[in-house]
Amino acid sequence: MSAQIISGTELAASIRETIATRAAELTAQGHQPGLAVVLVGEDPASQVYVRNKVSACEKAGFKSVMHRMPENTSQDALVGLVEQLNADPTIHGILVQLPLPRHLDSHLVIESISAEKDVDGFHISNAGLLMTGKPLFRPCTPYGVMKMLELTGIDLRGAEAVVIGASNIVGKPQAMLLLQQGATVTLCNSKTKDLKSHCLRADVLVVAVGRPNMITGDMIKPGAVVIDVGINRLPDGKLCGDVDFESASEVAGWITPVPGGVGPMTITMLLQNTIEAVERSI
Ligand SMILES: Nc1nc(=O)c2c([nH]1)NC[C@@H]1CN(c3ccc(C(=O)N[C@@H](CCC(=O)O)C(=O)O)cc3)C=[N+]21
Repeated sequence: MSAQIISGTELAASIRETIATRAAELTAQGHQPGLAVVLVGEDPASQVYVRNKVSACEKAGFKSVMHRMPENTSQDALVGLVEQLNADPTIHGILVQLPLPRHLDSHLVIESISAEKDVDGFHISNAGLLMTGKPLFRPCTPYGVMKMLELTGIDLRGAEAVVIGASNIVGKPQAMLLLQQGATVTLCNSKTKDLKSHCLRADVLVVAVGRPNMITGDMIKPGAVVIDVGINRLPDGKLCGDVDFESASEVAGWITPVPGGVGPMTITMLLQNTIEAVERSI
């Protein structure tokens, strides 16, 4: 083991202290940060995530409102709730937990959230603003990764950054944020040929695929910064990342663990985005 660990748990705890202090100030001025979380259906993993988000809000002194809707909720009923939250001045951020049940169109639902309350940063306006270098809300996971890199003191200017996974919620916005910090960015996807050769060039490697242990030590440049966004639950109930931690940590300079890495930072940046929403609204 040669790599140093980037602890998301520790970084998140210290950022959340700052957020709680700011939330108390805003509350004293009559602007308690308010986050609404909407959960449709009974997916057990989603229930755990949503509970974690609500509890993080409460610990930071936010108002948090959880709306649970049945699995068979109609598109109109869900959009109706979002519109009600859009109009509620005590709510600064709205998060509709994904994935939604299959009969619902998540694009339409996300576009119905007011862009000024879209603390996930998933609305097309927010995606466009990020793309053009004028972000309103940055999506929480890539924003959390950038915070981890910043607080660890990684200089991104001119660095070779390789992002594996090109999703709208992680890979694509991650590539944009890295680019904006001056990295030379390669965005790999499921069709990429010779993934290993791309990985081996990376000074900073961000992996967001959702395949347990797919990146092994032989694919990592010695001394590289390895950020593992994957959270996979194995049949034995244990969590593991997309990076094979054991072999990767022999080669990397810095590495994030799973759990305790990017996950806690994602929730922290949700709180951060909600604070930013309040500050813009007053
Ligand atoms: N609209 C929306 N926004 C999201 O941000 C969103 C979503 N939908 N759907 C699901 C994914 C998943 N996600 C996680 C956040 C934190 C942890 C996290 O803190 N994980 C802990 C472990 C938690 C455990 O033990 O299961 C860790 O990595 O240490 C995990 C997953 C946010 N998501």
